[in-house]
Amino acid sequence: MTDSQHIENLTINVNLVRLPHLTDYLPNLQTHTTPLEHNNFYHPSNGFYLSQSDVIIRRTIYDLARTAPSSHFAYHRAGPRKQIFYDQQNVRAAIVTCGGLCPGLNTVIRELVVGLWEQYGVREIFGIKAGYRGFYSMDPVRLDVKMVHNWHKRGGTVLETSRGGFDLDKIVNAIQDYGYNQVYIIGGDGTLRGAVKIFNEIRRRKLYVGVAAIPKTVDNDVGIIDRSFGFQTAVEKAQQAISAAHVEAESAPNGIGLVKLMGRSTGHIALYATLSSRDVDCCLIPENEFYLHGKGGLFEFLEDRLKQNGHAVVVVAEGTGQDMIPRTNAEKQVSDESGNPVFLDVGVWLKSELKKWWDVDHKGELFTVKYIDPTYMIRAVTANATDNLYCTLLSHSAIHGVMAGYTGFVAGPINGNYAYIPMDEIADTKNVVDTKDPKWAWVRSITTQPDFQRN
Ligand SMILES: Nc1ncnc2c1ncn2[C@@H]1O[C@H](COP(=O)(O)OP(=O)(O)OP(=O)(O)O)[C@@H](O)[C@H]1O
Ligand SMILES: O=P(O)(O)OC[C@H]1O[C@](O)(CO)[C@@H](O)[C@@H]1O
Ligand SMILES: [Mg+2]
Repeated sequence: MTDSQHIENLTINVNLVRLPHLTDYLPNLQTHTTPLEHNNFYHPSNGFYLSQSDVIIRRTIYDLARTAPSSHFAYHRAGPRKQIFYDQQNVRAAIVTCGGLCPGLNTVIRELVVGLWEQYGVREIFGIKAGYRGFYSMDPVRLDVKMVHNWHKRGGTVLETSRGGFDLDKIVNAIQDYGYNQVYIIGGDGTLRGAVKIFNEIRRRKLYVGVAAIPKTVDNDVGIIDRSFGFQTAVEKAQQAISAAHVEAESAPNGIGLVKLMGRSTGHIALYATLSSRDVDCCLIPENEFYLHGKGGLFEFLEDRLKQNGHAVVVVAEGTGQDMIPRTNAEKQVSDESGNPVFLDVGVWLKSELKKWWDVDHKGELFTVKYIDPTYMIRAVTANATDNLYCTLLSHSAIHGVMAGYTGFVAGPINGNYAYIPMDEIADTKNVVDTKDPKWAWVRSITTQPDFQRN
């Protein structure tokens, strides 16, 4: 068989990823026709409702000459189902936000409330205060459409958030005691790991409670989905810091503008901010180790750049170079309330190393480093239009899934279409910058920075 015949004759098996459903452990649950049938705003016509057979295929790009795609993974498509497993009169929904802030958090809350209220006629919606701990240690806040009306115009989370405080038994007991039968959890990787435990415990206790998560991470480090909400807004906001660093650097002899951007263990924000700015001379991310001195190092590169242009801009993701920064044993142990390691400030360290280097090699010549740390400014802002729209689609997708009886899932876009992904699968994946990917080569071709691979 020739290569082209081989390609023409290819057949691909689709393996549908199984999604947990309430009927897995409550087989006699009653179904109801969705209230969307009689909604003033929706006029369901052919194709409006989705069924079990509507799927999204995870991978869409293959080189057929190299890897024969013998099987694909497919996920259930997100969207309304005609038969649902809740009676609108009896829904009691809880919404919680956990972890750090991210642009769009309030939009997600607002759209959960508005979607439940307007589309499914739900009137019992509660906000859990201050993250997971709020389930068992604070009174819930009753939410309605009027109250959340303009929340999408506010940064942060009106419900408040926190780290730590995950007590599985207390949380699930509270879910039972307050009578919630739908729980919407908005948070990052840690939150998702907690959500998996909550879902497993709810399943173990055979509770009539649907659990959905909406991945939130300004770092964009959650796997499988295309990107996380708020990420684009953060990248956009980072442009202001980079522009300021550029102006400061340009306006001084041998000026260096240094910008530290968020990214605990991934450099997506730094990478995208660099690609979209074009003012950046060097982008440092945790996925690509770097070094300061010697051939191929940062200082040799900056020396050249200063000779050529008189100035340079360096962007560094906060999780970069942590092993290079001297720290005491006590500092090595420090973690936040969720157990995440607390980083030392790579920007402050780099600024001081730059000054030391210049003083040794160029004593007497003018030199300036302007360090800009917009850390919280890029995540404490209102979501931009694209992220706001994205948050709306995420929230509505989550509601439709829970109403349809699915549970233990995450709603998110895969190749531009919204899907339901089992929570445990997403909690186990991490989206890091692939430095073998053309995008990283693109960064390097724009900045012409070294690859920091010692020969
Ligand atoms: N492995 C885990 N099991 C149970 N709960 C967890 C786990 N990891 C973290 N959590 C809980 O999830 C919540 C949020 O975790 P964390 O502070 O790590 O933020 P995150 O969700 O990862 O968001 P961010 O993107 O801001 O880091 C906290 O209440 C924490 O206690
Ligand atoms: O809000 P905190 O606890 O200072 O956490 C900051 C961390 O949160 C994030 O914004 C999201 O994980 C990281 O980029 C950053 O390291
Ligand atoms: Mg996290």
